[in-house]
Amino acid sequence: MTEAISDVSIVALDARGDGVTAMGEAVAGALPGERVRIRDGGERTELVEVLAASSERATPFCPWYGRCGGCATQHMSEALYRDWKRGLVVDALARARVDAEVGPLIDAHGAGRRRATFHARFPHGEPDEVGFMRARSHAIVAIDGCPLFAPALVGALAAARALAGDLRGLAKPLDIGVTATLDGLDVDLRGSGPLGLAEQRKLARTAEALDLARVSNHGAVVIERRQPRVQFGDTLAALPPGGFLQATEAGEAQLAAIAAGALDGARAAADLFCGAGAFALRLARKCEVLAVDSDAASIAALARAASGGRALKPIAAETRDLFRRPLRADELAAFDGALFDPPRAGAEAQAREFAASGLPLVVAVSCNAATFARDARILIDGGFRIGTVAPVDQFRFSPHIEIAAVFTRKRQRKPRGVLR
Ligand SMILES: C[S@@+](CC[C@H](N)C(=O)[O-])C[C@H]1O[C@@H](n2cnc3c(N)ncnc32)[C@H](O)[C@@H]1O
Repeated sequence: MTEAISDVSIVALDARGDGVTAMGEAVAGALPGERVRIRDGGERTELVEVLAASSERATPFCPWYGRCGGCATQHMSEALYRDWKRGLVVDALARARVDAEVGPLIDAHGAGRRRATFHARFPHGEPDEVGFMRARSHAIVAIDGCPLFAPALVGALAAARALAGDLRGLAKPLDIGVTATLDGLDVDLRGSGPLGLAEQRKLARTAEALDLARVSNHGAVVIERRQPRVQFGDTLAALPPGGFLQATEAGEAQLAAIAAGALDGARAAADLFCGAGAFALRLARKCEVLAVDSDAASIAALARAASGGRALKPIAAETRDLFRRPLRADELAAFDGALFDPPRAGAEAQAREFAASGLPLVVAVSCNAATFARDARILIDGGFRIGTVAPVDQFRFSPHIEIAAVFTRKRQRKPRGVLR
């Protein structure tokens, strides 16, 4: 394929933060209003030079920006970034024909990211590659640090490098998930398959040397030197190996405040897709909670935290696959309100049960604007009114956005039967 060089004008930004030409060609690193020189190599269009820069162009602060795939927008001014990011939610709602007000972008970066997933590869006869993925590629960018990390995550890269070194020679790439907890770094390895005794010993020695709280492999503990705990409101919970945690503490607190505000006055609430209890353990200060998640280890952690928590109302915790067995409309009759925070796929089946139930209040939390909008449409078709949608920015400089919204209606006396 021959490469063509051309000069083009950029007219918009797409959902990844790339500039877009009038012909719909995406150019990473270009901004609306700019004239840029591009190289078109068939599969990918590359920015060669900015010929006339936008006044919204900013200088990236990270030395790996442009190579590392973690950030996509450090070249945007704060104003352009905020507008674009809020716009991701506006556009997704418009596509699903959901008429809702979208509030201003809420900055929830706080002290920074408290978890990260590094990747490691072991090219034959060459040094290990440990870092983040390059944008739109499987190549690894070997970084020395990330300016977005919370102070507690600063040792994570050194830990990832050392643990990857222990498994040098693996044919497959390794994913190294590191979470900063109150008791130190909690590391979960993925991709290696089962480990032999010798490899486990090496990992355990590294955990000792770097004072890591725990190392697990695919959720199975290799060494636990201290139980990694996190604080959900006033309650301490021990995270299960590889368990979910919101990306920033500030993001979690913001989402929890929206949920608690909406559910204030409820006597009983359901927290669906509850993880280890980030919201359930806070809500239980004021109301009884049924907490449901498909991950048995998260449910066990939540139940332990609930039994040790002080001044909490009763929490019932249930392991259940809510995609296959959503909480039914008749089961929802026991609650004054429900909260759901599903993975990126959303919770279509559960949204249909909400719509069919008599429930007067649902709080939706989501990390995917498209599935959020789809599920919002189902709730609205079921008679709910959507409140102001809050875009919560805990993934600063990336195209990811967290969303929260409150849906209300009069309590329905008779469940309506689920529309499928
Ligand atoms: C975005 S996390 C939210 C966790 C929790 N609300 C929090 O903020 O920490 C999504 C949760 O959905 C759970 N999950 C994924 N698929 C599920 C399913 N089919 N049924 C029930 N829970 C599921 C995961 O285990 C995870 O805990």
